Formats: sequence, C-alpha cells, structure tokens
Amino acid sequence: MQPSGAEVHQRIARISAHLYPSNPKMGDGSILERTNCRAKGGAPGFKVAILGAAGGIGQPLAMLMKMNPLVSVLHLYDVVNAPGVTADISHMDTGAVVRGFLGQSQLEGALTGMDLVIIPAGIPRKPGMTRDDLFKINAGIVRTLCEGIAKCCPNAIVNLISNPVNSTVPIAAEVFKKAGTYDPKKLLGVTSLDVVRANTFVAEVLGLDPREVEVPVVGGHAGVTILPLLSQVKPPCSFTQEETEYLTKRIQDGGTEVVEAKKGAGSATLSMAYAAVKFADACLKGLRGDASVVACAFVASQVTELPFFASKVRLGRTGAEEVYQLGPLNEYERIGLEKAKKELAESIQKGISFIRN
Ligand SMILES: NC(=O)C1=CN([C@@H]2O[C@H](COP(=O)(O)OP(=O)(O)OC[C@H]3O[C@@H](n4cnc5c(N)ncnc54)[C@H](O)[C@@H]3O)[C@@H](O)[C@H]2O)C=CC1
Ligand SMILES: O=C([O-])CC(=O)C(=O)O
Repeated sequence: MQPSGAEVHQRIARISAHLYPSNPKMGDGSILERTNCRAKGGAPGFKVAILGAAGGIGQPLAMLMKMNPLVSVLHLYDVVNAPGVTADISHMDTGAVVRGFLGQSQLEGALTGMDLVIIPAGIPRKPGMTRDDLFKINAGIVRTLCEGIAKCCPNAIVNLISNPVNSTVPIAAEVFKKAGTYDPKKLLGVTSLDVVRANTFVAEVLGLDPREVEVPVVGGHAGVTILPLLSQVKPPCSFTQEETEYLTKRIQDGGTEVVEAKKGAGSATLSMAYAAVKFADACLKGLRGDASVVACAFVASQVTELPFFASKVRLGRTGAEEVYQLGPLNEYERIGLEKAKKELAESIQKGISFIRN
C-alpha cells in the first residue's frame, strides 16, 4: 500500500530532523528539498566528532575525514560557523553523513554515540609566543570539552590536538579521572605532525621519497621535548653530526617555522589536518581490529619516570594497547632525552594542577 501524503511528510520530517538536529527548520518536512533526505546514516563505519571544526585545522580536517571510507557519521562542533562548514562539507559525494552542532547547548548532541573524538579547539600561536602561552585560554576549553566527553561518550577514543599538548593531555586525564571514566588507553595526544615533518626533512637530506622514510619522534610536543630518534630511522642510514644537529633543530622548531611564515595569521593548519587524519585513520584501523597498527602519540606511559610521554604505540580495538620502549639511544639522543624530560615534567604538572587545585 502506498503511504499517505501525511505519512510521507512525517517520514521526511523524521529523517530530516535526524540529519539536521541543529537546524530545526530542516526538520519541518514541508518540502523535499534535500537530495539526501532518504539517507539512513547507518552505513557500516565509525562515528567521529570534530570539536573546533570551523577552525584553521578543523575545516580541512573535516573535509579529509568526510573522505575517509571508515567514517559513517561525522559530527562537526564549534562555537562559531559550524552550520556553514557543515553545509559545505555535506555536499561532498562521499559516504559519511555530516551533522553540524553550534555552541555549548549542542555539545551533548555532538558527542553522544561517538567512537572517536578529535579536538583541534583552541587558540593558535602568534610569532614570539610559546605553546605554553596558550595554556591560559586552551586549558579551560579542553576542560569543558572533556567534561562533555566524560558525560556523553566515555568510551570514545580521544585525539587531542589543542596546545600545549604536553599540558592539555594531563588536563583531560584529570577531568576523566574526576568523572570516573578515565581509560589511559583511550586518551591520545596528537604528535603525528612531528613525525610527518621529521619524515619530510630527513627524506630531503637523504634524497629519498618521504613516503619511504619512518622517523620515530618521542617525548612531547613543544621545543626540546620533541625528540626525533635519528639513530632509528627506517630505512637504516647514518647522519653526520652537522646533519643530526640541523635535523633535530628543524624538527623541534617546525611549528615555529610556520608561525613565523604566517606572520600572525596562525600556526600550521593544513599539514596538521593531514597529520591528524593520518593518525585518526590509524586509530580507526585499530578499532576495526587491523593487526600491527603503530603510530607515535603522547600517552600515559611507563617508558620513563614521567606519567605521560610520546612514543610508538600499537593501536587496537581498545585504543593504545601497547606502549613501546624507546629502544637503544645514542649519546646525542640520551642528552636530548634528559632535556626533554625536565621540561615535560613541568608542563605535565601544570596540567594536573589546573584541575586538582
Ligand atoms: N598538536 C599539534 O601538533 C598541533 C596543535 N595545534 C593547536 O591546535 C589548536 C587549533 O589551531 P587552529 O585550528 O589553527 O586555530 P583556529 O583559531 O583557526 O581554530 C580553533 C577553533 O576552535 C574553536 N573553539 C574555540 N573555543 C571552542 C570551544 N570551547 N569549543 C569548540 N570550539 C572552540 C574556534 O571557534 C575555532 O573555530 C591550537 O591550540 C593550536 O596550537 C596546531 C598545530 C599543530
Ligand atoms: O607551533 C604551533 O604553535 C602549532 C604546533 O603545535 C605545530 O605546528 O607543531
């Protein structure tokens, strides 16, 4: 039997409200104006939210995640311009269903049911600033968003991009502990841009294709805490002392190189979106159960005496299931490690104290 006109209208209204929860006007079912009104949003794949989706990183990140075949639902949340970015990205003819969420009152809708939450929300550096100078503003932003995660999707994997990562990850951990939802395997600070840069700069020196190069970068994500292990580069190779010093410094200062080139217009956004998607894709492959998915991330760790440290981790169905030891370091790297740990200890403590005190 054919459905009646009223039934058809009701059906459209239901589907439409499901697709556009942040735009009630789209849910009135009065006209069949959205070509995707029959979308089910139930295709196999993972549900991913981006918090800070309208920003310099958020927008290209949203675009690249919409292109990822492992994603079935993509939620875009921001305190500004989320509907515009959502409308734009939703026209891409890829599988993921996109929904937009604007402002604190819609955070719950953005987060409920998510498998992976990626957070690039917060202010970026201007020339002359350190990442730690962002703490004052970004610490509070990260706290609020993580309180939302604890409430609405406590089992989601969290990829934290907002700087200073060395402090925002401990902040997130403390928020989750307070809420009783902390799972150290599921909280990952994103340091993949350091690896992406290291692969690029090392490939330049060696005259190789960057896609063939793998550089482990450990420690943290700021200045001397970024420690590339050039003695462990794949394919195996060696560097002169001059090359080692040049590469280490360039990798550590990669973020500042972009901040200065942008002259006050922000920090790395496009390479960061690329690096974030590479890392998110690894997390989703781990969630899917793929074997041997390995990437560097800033995680809860027993690799050193510090409670958090970036190193290679194996990603699986429950997050960072294994945290790898650093392997043999040369003298230059051992000295670098001591410097990194000193600064890291302070940044981690600053994050912990922000929530505890
Ligand atoms: N982990 C890493 O390797 C990297 C981290 N970053 C960091 O990522 C962050 C974002 O950088 P950009 O995208 O360039 O900045 P941006 O200013 O272009 O975008 C940030 C976005 O966050 C949004 N936002 C602010 N408060 C929010 C809240 N409470 N809830 C949701 N969204 C909120 C803003 O509206 C804006 O759309 C910065 O802290 C930056 O330092 C940047 C590059 C690399
Ligand atoms: O340098 C910054 O402020 C942004 C960042 O973390 C990076 O590009 O590595």
